[in-house]
Amino acid sequence: MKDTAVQITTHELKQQLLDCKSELKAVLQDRDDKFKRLLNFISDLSIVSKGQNFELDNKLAKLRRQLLKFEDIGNYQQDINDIERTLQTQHRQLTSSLDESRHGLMTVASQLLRVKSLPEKNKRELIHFKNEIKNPFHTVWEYLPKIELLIKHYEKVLELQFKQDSEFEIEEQHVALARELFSIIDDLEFKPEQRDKVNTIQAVLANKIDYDELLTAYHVILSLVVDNLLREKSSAQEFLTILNQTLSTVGDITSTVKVQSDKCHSIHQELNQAASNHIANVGVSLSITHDIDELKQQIRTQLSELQTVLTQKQKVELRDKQQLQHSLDSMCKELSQLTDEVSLYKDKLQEQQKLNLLDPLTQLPNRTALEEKLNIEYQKVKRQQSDLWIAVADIDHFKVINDNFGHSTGDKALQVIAKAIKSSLRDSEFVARYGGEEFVLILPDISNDNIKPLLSRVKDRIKSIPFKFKGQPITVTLSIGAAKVASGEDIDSTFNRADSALYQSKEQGRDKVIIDI
Ligand SMILES: Nc1nc2c(ncn2[C@@H]2O[C@H](COP(=O)(O)OP(=O)(O)OP(=O)(O)O)[C@@H](O)[C@H]2O)c(=O)[nH]1
Repeated sequence: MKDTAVQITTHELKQQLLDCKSELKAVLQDRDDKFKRLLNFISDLSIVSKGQNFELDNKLAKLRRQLLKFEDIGNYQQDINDIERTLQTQHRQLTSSLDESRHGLMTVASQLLRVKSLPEKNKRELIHFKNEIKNPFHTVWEYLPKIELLIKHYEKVLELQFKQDSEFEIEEQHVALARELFSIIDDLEFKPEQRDKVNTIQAVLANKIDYDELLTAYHVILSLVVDNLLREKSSAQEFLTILNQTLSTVGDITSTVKVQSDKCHSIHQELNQAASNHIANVGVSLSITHDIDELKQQIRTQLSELQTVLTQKQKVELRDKQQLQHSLDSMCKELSQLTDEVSLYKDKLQEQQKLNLLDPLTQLPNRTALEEKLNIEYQKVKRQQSDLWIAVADIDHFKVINDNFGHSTGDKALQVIAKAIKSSLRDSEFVARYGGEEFVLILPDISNDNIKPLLSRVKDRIKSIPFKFKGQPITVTLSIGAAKVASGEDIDSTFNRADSALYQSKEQGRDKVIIDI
């Protein structure tokens, strides 16, 4: 009986063990399924939140790698807690940034509402929009459509601004354009009568410009340039047309005179022939007629005919002379008119040539003229082994004058300084405006000992000018650098040495002459 009981118990135990085993298997299977689901969830979460927070990205990636090992969940507890904290922080940050964005939207909407020209309908829409965004956003998705709406409002306002042609805010690129135009104007040549317009534009460009002024400036300068081009073109064309007309008139006269003179020549020949025939007839009458009365009669007749021929010849000659005189008169008239046109055109050309070589503001030779002069003087140095100095002079802190007293005051100061430099030099010496507030002096035949005193005189002359801007006495100084053409040196290198000397003069406190021998 006992054996049977033991046997049953053993059987039961075996069964129980089997049951337990299969339960364990089911539990393990369940655990694996849950792991897999958790892993999938973590993967999805990683994908959705990727890029929002690097810390969170890294932590989720680490957890994914750990979960793949299918170890005890307790091993990941620490990581899961970390992720939870990061998520909470992320949520707080997101909520506060959504709140900030919401306030930003409110501010922009309020600003738009201040646009006076905004129609009532748009104003009402904007007020409604403002009311709508009073409540906090919970997700980015709620926030995005609001931005979209606000952009639409903005577009409407911009459209209105365009329509009403009202002022635009000046941007950095506009300022850059204004600067660019300013320097283009400096490089362009304008006629003296255009200078006032150009100066006004430059003054506008140098100050605070607005969008409309910038457009106008571009427009005016462009039309002045086009005007100059057309004028040049039409004056050249005009001259050529006149030249052509005169030449064809003179050509016509010459060919008429030629035809007339050919005709006259044959008439003269005919008349001469007739005259000699009459004289020959007299000879014949003399030899064959013996009766004196008849002879007299024949000679009288021949003489009278000869007289007629000679009178005719005289008339023809007079007519020829008159015609020739008339033709010559017309030709002279045409030619004198042409001479006047030529000299007028020559003056224009000379004026243009002068204009091309002169700086319009200071009336000093410009950079092109400087280059020509440098070349000529350099060739002389090479031929005669003479001394030649190049000096570069730059006004100190000129920007301050422009900034404090305006660009047109700066322009006037430049004119005065240019004149003063020019008048402190001898005729054999040369000064050009190199650009901006920089001048270049070409000084031939000056010894090493004399160059510094000469340039110091120029410098001191400028310093002594009693400038008074807006009632305020101002001293303007020059910094000068100079170099002598060394034996075998090219002119550009000398120029660069003079320029470096100027740089040193600026470095050493300005108002100085530095010589690089
Ligand atoms: N009024 C006027 N100003 C000009 C002209 N050309 C250049 N300038 C101005 O000259 C100034 C030159 O300034 P900077 O190059 O800074 O030199 P700076 O103020 O003279 O200072 P340093 O040379 O360093 O002593 C700028 O403000 C230019 O706008 C011009 O034709 N007329």
